Amino acid sequence: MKILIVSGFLGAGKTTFIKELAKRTKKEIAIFENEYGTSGVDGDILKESTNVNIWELTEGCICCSVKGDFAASVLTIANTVNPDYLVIEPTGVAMLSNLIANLSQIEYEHIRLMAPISIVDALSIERYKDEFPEIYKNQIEYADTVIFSKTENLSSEEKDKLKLEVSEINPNCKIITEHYSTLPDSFLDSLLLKYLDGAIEIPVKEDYEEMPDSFSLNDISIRSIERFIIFLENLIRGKYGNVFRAKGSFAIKGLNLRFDLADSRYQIEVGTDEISNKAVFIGNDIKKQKIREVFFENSRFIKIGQVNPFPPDKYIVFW
Ligand SMILES: Nc1nc2c(ncn2[C@@H]2O[C@H](COP(=O)(O)OP(=O)(O)OP(=O)(O)O)[C@@H](O)[C@H]2O)c(=O)[nH]1
Repeated sequence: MKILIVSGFLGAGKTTFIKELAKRTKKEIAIFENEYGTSGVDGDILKESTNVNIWELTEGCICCSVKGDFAASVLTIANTVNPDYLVIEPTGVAMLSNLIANLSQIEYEHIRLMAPISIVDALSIERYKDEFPEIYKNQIEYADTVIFSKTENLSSEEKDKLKLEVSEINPNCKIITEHYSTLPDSFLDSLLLKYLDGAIEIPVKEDYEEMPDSFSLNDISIRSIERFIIFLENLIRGKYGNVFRAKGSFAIKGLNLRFDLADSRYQIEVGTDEISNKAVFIGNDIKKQKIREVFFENSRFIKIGQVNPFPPDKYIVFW
């Protein structure tokens, strides 16, 4: 079994890239997904859009606290399902060097590490470089290929600037600024062919910069889409703390919605796929109670039907 790590900061586009890889490569792959926060939103998305086996680990980060469990899980996958490739998506705050060092311990002739990839968000590079400099640097320093996401509308000057930023940290890595969706399948296949250079010494880092907080909610509901959009706009503006990553899904008025916010951009998708009502928020100083109030306000109200002294669309507080 060959292992390909696809690292990258929170919301950089790892899942989106892996989806594309799974769709376009002819190789047999399986996916190991480690989510920051306990919601498992990405696993649901991958399960719907790919046909591959997916394992999820939502407790802790595979590069630090759950190291032993993680290596054991990978060994179990190798000894049971044994796909040709296991693509590992670590959390966005994982130290790539630690993960490589961890996996190197279980490498033997049947388990081989491929040269790791890092996805870097071209539109949020300045913010993350500023707020999480160590993680940002580590994910570039130990990558063999750095693929910039969200470059669709960038000029060639902007792309050259991105290349320069990365090559200053890692002069030896391959840097891709053309959007991968425009590159041929042979490019994606080439990522599955290169082995990690075993001669490189990978130091293990024991102390980390402060990790962001994560906050998950289940069984959420919201009154209207308009209200939800206002919530997302306020989230970006900092009304609920410094939340730079949020994602989730919920049903409203017969529609199944999925939302995804990274830095100051968000998207809402309406679909027919079955979804679970859950959300995760990642950031610092998250105003959890205020967010809870947005998603659970309906549970504080009951519709009182025929004896309602209010107009039919009004609700009354239950307690
Ligand atoms: N325009 C554009 N949007 C992208 C691209 N890649 C990802 N996105 C969007 O960015 C958001 C985050 O993408 P994900 O693939 O979930 O990012 P991730 O790195 O897996 O996120 P975490 O696992 O939460 O750290 C989603 O709204 C994606 O649709 C890209 O290349 N271009």
